Amino acid sequence: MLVHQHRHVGVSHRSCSQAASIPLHTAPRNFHGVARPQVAANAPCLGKNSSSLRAAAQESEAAAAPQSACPFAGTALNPSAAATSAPPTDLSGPGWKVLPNGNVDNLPLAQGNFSWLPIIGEYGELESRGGGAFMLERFKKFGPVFTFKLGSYEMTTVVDYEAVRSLLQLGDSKVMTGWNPPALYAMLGEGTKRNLEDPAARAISRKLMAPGFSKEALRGYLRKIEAICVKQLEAWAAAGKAVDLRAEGKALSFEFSTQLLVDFDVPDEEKAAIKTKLDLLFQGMFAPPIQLPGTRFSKGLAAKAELQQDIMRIIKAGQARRQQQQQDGEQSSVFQYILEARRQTLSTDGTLSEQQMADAGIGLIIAGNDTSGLGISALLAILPLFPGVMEKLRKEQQEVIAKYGPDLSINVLDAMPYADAVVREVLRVAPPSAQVTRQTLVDMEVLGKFVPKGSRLLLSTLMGQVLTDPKLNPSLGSEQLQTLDRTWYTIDTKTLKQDFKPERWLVQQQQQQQDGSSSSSSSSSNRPSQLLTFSVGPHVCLGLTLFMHEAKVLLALLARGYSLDALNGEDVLLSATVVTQLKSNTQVRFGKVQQEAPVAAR
Ligand code: HEM
Repeated sequence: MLVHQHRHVGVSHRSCSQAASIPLHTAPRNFHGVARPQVAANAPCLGKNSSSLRAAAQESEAAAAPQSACPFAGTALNPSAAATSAPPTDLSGPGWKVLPNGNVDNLPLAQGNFSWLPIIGEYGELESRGGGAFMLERFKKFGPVFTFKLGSYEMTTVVDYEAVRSLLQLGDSKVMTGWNPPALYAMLGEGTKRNLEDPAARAISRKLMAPGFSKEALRGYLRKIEAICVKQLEAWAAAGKAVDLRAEGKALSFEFSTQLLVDFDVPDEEKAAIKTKLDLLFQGMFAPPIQLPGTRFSKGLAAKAELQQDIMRIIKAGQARRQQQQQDGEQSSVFQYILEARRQTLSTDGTLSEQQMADAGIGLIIAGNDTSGLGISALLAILPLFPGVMEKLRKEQQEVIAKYGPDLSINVLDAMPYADAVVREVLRVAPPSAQVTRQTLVDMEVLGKFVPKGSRLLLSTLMGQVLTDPKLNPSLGSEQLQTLDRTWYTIDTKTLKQDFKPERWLVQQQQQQQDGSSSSSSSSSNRPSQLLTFSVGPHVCLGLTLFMHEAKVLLALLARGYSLDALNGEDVLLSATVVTQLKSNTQVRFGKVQQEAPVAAR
């Protein structure tokens, strides 16, 4: 297990009192009042996907997805080292640049970490106070680049939207690579560590996974998605009583996972037992790595060992069925696609060891299950607070039915801009993943701070999306920042009433259409806010489109035939730490509504 090293010895510190006078959102916006370096027109190629920063900045979320892939395919191919040649010296982006070797320009180090607690660090405070309040306090005090201690690791945290987005777009490069705390790898295995931290291994595994998320594959999953949603909505409506969204969002997502990601054919009781173990494993991933009886970490490890056995058994039992499906040219799950891609790619028969198959299955479910569950729970918790939004969704469905008929095909899902905007807005204000972590491979300057080679970066997508995005908060200044109180960002009804506006995504779509050449470099640099929840650039979540389809099918069916009432009044609904989750008591009631006749097509 890696041990935290204090890397800042011998580098001069400037007074941290400068943080009190941070100029915010000035033009060009920079939290330190320094003109931001722009991406050089001849920005060099950034790593193995052959996409320059400029090209990466232009690529759309969806287009980026299939380029490279999954950390969980358990590839045994020989990965190369992250960066072997000399580090680049002329790379820069909004708010950051690579520093030539040894030239630190007397820059101050980021500050904020005053915790010397081993293993736990500031984890407890982060969890109990909520990520929003915790981050805001540091931001006010130390500016948009600060440190804190996540377990044993000092995390250099960046909360500036443009810097975060630009750094994410680098992907694996000579500047940075993937990194995660050891607890995550303890749960997901060494293969996952290699696939997330070694660019060559990541590229191979992304390639193996990509077909499982292609348009063709999604088309194949669509009937299953619809059947799962109908069954669940009917059950909720039939219950006629309060539904606990925290449990039920996860339950729905688990059906997606077991039917679409891995295609488990097992009885419900066995599924329930697996779900419990997955929960324990997921909690272990984000716990301090303390291996003592009863700790979350130990429980996660025990669950992992059992899950491996369970999944190996299930995969073996389903082998004959899968082979038959393969012969029939049918791929019923992402896992099936991986096996097929691997068979085609390797000169051998491409068989994974049982252990590799089990790890790949667990990895897939972990990547997609809790994230999607939290997203669905948030969607269903937020929606009933906005009757106007529900009305617009119903109207959109009437128009869609009038134009295309009742079938939910991929083309029909693409013709639901408002439903799309609602899902995006939920994921913006309540992201199931609030940050992405990386490790720097070179010395850098980020927003006026020296970030030494080997630093662990926490790029706060949550803070960027809700606070520092200049398109959303153009007038945010240090004064306004100081007025945000300690409870920010609790995501209660009051916050949501101010912040939840699906229309902002429609404005963005219209603006892009008006721009015409949305792929030109000038329009891409002025591009309205982009959702960071799934990350952006070469590492972008492979399940992005799958999740959007699941959520839009659910919304379409809901708007066509069901009602949804909030039962929690003004109570706090969600809290954001490393993930955004519902408070345990968030409840709604589903009912059925009479479908209105479709309006005539315009
Ligand atoms: C609301 C739902 C989801 C959210 C918010 C989400 C978010 C993310 C984020 C933030 C990343 C990290 C990207 C980076 O390191 O820059 C990621 C990666 C990934 N996600 Fe998702 N995800 C979701 C659903 C899914 C689903 C349903 C799957 C299906 C298996 C999935 C598969 C993956 C995979 C394979 C990666 C690794 C990509 C790579 O490292 O190259 N995700 N996701």
